[in-house]
Amino acid sequence: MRTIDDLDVGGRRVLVRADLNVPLEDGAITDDGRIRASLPTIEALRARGAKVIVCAHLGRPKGEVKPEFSLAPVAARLGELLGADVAFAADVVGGSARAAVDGLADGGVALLENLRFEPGETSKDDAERGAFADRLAALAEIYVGDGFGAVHRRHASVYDVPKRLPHAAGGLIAAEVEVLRKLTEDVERPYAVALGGSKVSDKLGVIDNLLGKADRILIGGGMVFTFLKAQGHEVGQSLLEEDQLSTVREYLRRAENAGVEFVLPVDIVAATAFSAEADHGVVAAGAIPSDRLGLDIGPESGKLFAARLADARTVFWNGPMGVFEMEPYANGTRAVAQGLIDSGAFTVVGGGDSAAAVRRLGFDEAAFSHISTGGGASLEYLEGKALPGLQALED
Ligand SMILES: Nc1ncnc2c1ncn2[C@@H]1O[C@H](COP(=O)(O)OP(=O)(O)O)[C@@H](O)[C@H]1O
Ligand SMILES: O=C(OP(=O)(O)O)[C@H](O)COP(=O)(O)O
Repeated sequence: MRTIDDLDVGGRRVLVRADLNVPLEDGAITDDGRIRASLPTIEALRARGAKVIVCAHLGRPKGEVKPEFSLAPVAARLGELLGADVAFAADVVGGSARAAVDGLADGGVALLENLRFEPGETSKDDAERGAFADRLAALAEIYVGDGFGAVHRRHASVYDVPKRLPHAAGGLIAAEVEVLRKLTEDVERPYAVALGGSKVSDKLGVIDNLLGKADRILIGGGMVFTFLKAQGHEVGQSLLEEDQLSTVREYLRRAENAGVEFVLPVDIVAATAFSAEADHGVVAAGAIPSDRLGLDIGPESGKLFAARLADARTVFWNGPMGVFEMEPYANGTRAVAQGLIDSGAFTVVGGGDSAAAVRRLGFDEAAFSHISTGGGASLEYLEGKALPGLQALED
């Protein structure tokens, strides 16, 4: 992959695809890790006199303009961190974007509105995606891919635009790939993978491939309930992927045959509503009341997970063990984060929310071997899959 050092960017319009998908609460950014991780590439381009046009997504607005998914707060924070004005375009490829780009001086920075406000960005139809990619590419002369967290998406800004412009990988993508490559080569064993979070259907698929690579797979977060249900337990109102039950049963069977250990929670913190104030308590994993939903793994599970991490030599963790944003449901995530640290293994934490959880819960980032900005992206990388956003940069 070419890097930005291979490009002549002075005075040129450079489109940087970043991952600025940060957590927000009531319109305020609660963790700016992904913005900070994007700074070195933007700063390097500015220092070389490029006109920097940053584009990114926020959440999943599904091709519609939804004000709660505006990147405006991100533009403000990016400006603060850069110590420079960031021109914020109120659209992605319309008049506002064009005006913001035309107004850029050498070394200036503009941020376009949320890419996913445009249906073409995420379209599965090549022609629709391509038409949007044409418009986005027309804003710039050079493309820099630096949104590691989105490289597994075959989206216009990730996959199609680099086919239309001279391109290179930014520093973040280069750094992420360098660390994650180690986990696809000779890993020190036992190799444990801990999975949680809420993007259950996205991430259940990666287990297929992990069964041939990991020695232990620990399941927490919103993933748990599809497993518990597959084992015949009731899960009440918890997050559930009904159509994945047979797949999960198959995983459990294959794991047994392959000698891979699945570690499932033995207890669950179940609440009457998705709220910090809701009535909640610890129940056995097999006895979630029908009117409750599981929002964290329980204390015995936290101990069990830490014990199954203790002798691991390599650990990859993606996805919080519970709804850590609410204190009553943060202990499972705490226990697993501490378990990684205490193991002394080579530890990689991946994912926007997982990385945010580590920081929010007060852990020292330096206590982990690597904190990746991508969850789904790093999991798919570890599967050995060709990722559209990396493929496009290699071509
Ligand atoms: N039991 C659960 N029910 C619902 N949501 C959960 C549960 N456990 C964790 N979550 C949520 O999962 C979200 C993070 O999931 P995900 O995006 O998959 O992780 P990452 O960004 O680290 O890849 C968090 O916002 C957290 O509140
Ligand atoms: O947050 C992200 O991924 P992650 O939760 O797997 O770390 C990326 O910004 C990709 O977002 P998407 O999963 O909505 O495509």
